[in-house]
Amino acid sequence: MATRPKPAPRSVQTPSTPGGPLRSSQTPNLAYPFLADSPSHFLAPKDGAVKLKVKAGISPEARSRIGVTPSGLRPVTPRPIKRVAPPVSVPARSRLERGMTPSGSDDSLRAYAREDALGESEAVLVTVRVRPPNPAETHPGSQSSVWETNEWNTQTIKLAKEAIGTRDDREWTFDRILDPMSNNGKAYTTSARTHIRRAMEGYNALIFAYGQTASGKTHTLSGSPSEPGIIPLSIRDLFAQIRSSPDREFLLRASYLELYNEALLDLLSTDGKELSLSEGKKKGEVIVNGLTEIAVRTEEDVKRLLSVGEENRSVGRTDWNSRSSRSHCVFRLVIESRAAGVSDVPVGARTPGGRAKTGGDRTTRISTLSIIDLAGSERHTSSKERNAEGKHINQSLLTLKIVISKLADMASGRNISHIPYRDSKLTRLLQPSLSGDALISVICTVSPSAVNLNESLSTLSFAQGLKRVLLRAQKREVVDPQALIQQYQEEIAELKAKLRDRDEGASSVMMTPGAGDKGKAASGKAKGDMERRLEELKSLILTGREAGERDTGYEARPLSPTKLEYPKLDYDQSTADLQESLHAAELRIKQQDAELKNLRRDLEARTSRPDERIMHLQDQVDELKMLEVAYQALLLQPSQKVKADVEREWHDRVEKLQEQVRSKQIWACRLDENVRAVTAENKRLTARCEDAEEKVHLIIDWLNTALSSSSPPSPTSGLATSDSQFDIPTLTVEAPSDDFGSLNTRGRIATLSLSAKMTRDKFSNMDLAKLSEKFGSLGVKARAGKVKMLSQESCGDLAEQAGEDEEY
Ligand SMILES: Nc1ncnc2c1ncn2[C@@H]1O[C@H](COP(=O)(O)OP(=O)(O)OP(=O)(O)O)[C@@H](O)[C@H]1O
Repeated sequence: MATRPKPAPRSVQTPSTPGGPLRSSQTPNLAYPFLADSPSHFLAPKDGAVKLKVKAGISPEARSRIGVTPSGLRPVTPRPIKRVAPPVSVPARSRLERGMTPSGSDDSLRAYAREDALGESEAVLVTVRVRPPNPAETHPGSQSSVWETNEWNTQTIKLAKEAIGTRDDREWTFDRILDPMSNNGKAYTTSARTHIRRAMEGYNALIFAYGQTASGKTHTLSGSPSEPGIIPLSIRDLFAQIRSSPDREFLLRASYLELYNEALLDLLSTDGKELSLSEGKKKGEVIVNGLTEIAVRTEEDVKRLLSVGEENRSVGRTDWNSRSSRSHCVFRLVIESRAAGVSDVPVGARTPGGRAKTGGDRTTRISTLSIIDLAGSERHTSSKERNAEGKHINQSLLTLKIVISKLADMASGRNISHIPYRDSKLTRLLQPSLSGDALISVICTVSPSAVNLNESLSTLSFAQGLKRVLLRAQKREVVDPQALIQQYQEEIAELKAKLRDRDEGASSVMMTPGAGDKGKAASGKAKGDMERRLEELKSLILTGREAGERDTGYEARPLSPTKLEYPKLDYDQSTADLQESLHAAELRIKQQDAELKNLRRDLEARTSRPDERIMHLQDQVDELKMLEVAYQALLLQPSQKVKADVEREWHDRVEKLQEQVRSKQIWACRLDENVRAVTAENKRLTARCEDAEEKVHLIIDWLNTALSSSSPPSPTSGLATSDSQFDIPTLTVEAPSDDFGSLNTRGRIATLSLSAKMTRDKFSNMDLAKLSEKFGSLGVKARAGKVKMLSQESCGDLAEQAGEDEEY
């Protein structure tokens, strides 16, 4: 382990005090000498045994809730079980309802309201802080930071192109970006103040820093004496809030633990024992068994407690950080508060009329504020021990990343069946908060150096995941008999009543003749015990006025001139460390100079005549109103673009239709021409048909003549005859060859003949009506320039003849 001291032998005795659950002790605390200054701040047994743990006064139920083991405790006087009202869950109040009114200028008021609003959202508040470059990262002529932040928009960050010639122009947006010039005070107001105040109102709050090693987590959370970080500033603010709440009483208990190589260690205990985790009674509740909790009454108490913890913390030199945190470190403060004055009414007290005395608002607000300095993710180092530590650190951070990404997916509606909280002790410890029971603020720290670009990008992607996680933190106001503040107040009321009774009875004891010296002495001692106990309990409960009186460390007192002139020199510090401190101080001076300049500029820019400014603003408002009216009117009309689109669409359609019409017209013209040509052809053919018809009539005449005449037809008719048999003469019809169509192109004369021979008798006896039976339908055959009338059978025969024959 790095610089964790060996456990010092310390005897913690188990006291057996019959006089009640809690006893004060004037014995100086040996393990923590600082406690000697204010012994009554811490609960210790009456018999003088070293006792730091506040758990001595907590009932078993309360112990399980706040995570204190019962081992080594005094027996707890059983108290009557009271009815426990269900927790009163109060939804987050709106910004306007909140009673915290800032003072100062308009600008500061706006900034305050914005900062306050950030913490109100149900999402995680994510701040990214860029560390200033250290001497090793500052090269003459080169850009000092790879990150570009925007002076006017404090929520975006992107890579500076000129710094590394990147083409990655992504812009990341978070709740707040703190540039290298910003100090811890700014970090506190933007990332923690709202959460501290909400914690005092009864909300659980978790603040943690995440980032690569040496990126500035510890600087942001713990800071240095000259520039206190978020933890000391939170404590200061918290006590200031107590001072300004005279109507409430508070009880604060602090603990400090670290997670080193997956082992949980109590930083306020030197026994070096590993703490264990267990499930609480409530679903998702996780308890750290055996954790020391110390009641704190002043800012100084917390500071001392933190410095004891810091001494015990595991830190070591790495290749990148001379004092690197080798563990995850958790500072926890349990805040209980109640309306002031209810303690004066004992439980079960009744009015003279027999009615129960209520004593006002009996609810207790209980919340836990946790501030965690995570160890930084890191690459392989030159030291074996550091590598082993680094493995554990990286593993637990990886689990945290996975858990966050699953929670983010769940928040965006994806069905996630399992979240691996149990894969590391860190996530197990954070489980109640991460599963939505706390308001969370995360400060993601990044290095300005190009060398660390990949780690910085990974930090930003973690931060983006965080932004998607949803929280459902609720104010916890309960009537809880186990609340420590309630137990104390009731005990105060009981002690007061007993002392009153005793005072009333004392005079009668004095008067009793049998009362001896021994009895009087015992009675006096018991009274003294009760008075001391009463004082101790009263001192643990803080009220506004008392906190102001007690908190000596609140306002930094001016140093004595001697101390101012001769600051203490630490010769053990290395030259490199001193140079680093010097550089940091120089940077701070530069930064303050710049801030001063900005403030001066702002001041000068501010007009000295407010009326003029109001008028100017009024003009702007009028102009904006006019613009709004014009916009509204424009909104009612279809936009120019929509109009142009519709016109273009219709124009295209019309053109298409016109094109179709044109092609139809061309088609119609051609059709017209064709019709005309066909009509002409038709006419021509009709004329021909008429001519052909005439010739057919001639043939029919011939046939009639042949059939009716007893003599063969006269040769004048152009029909050839035969004697013996009455052959049907050949009928020759002279006609232009084209009368019978295009086939008759080769002969000038067409000849019609009937190829069948028959006697006249036979022919004349033939029933004309049966002519078609004999010849079938007549066809016309052109052959070798002659046209013949043929029966169908002969048509078939002839069809097999020379190819020049054609039928129509
Ligand atoms: N914003 C800052 N202004 C000035 N100096 C800073 C700032 N942030 C970090 N530093 C300096 O950088 C060094 C490393 O910072 P720090 O120890 O806080 O890093 P870390 O992230 O906690 O590292 P690790 O994870 O290794 O513990 C310290 O010397 C610290 O003073």
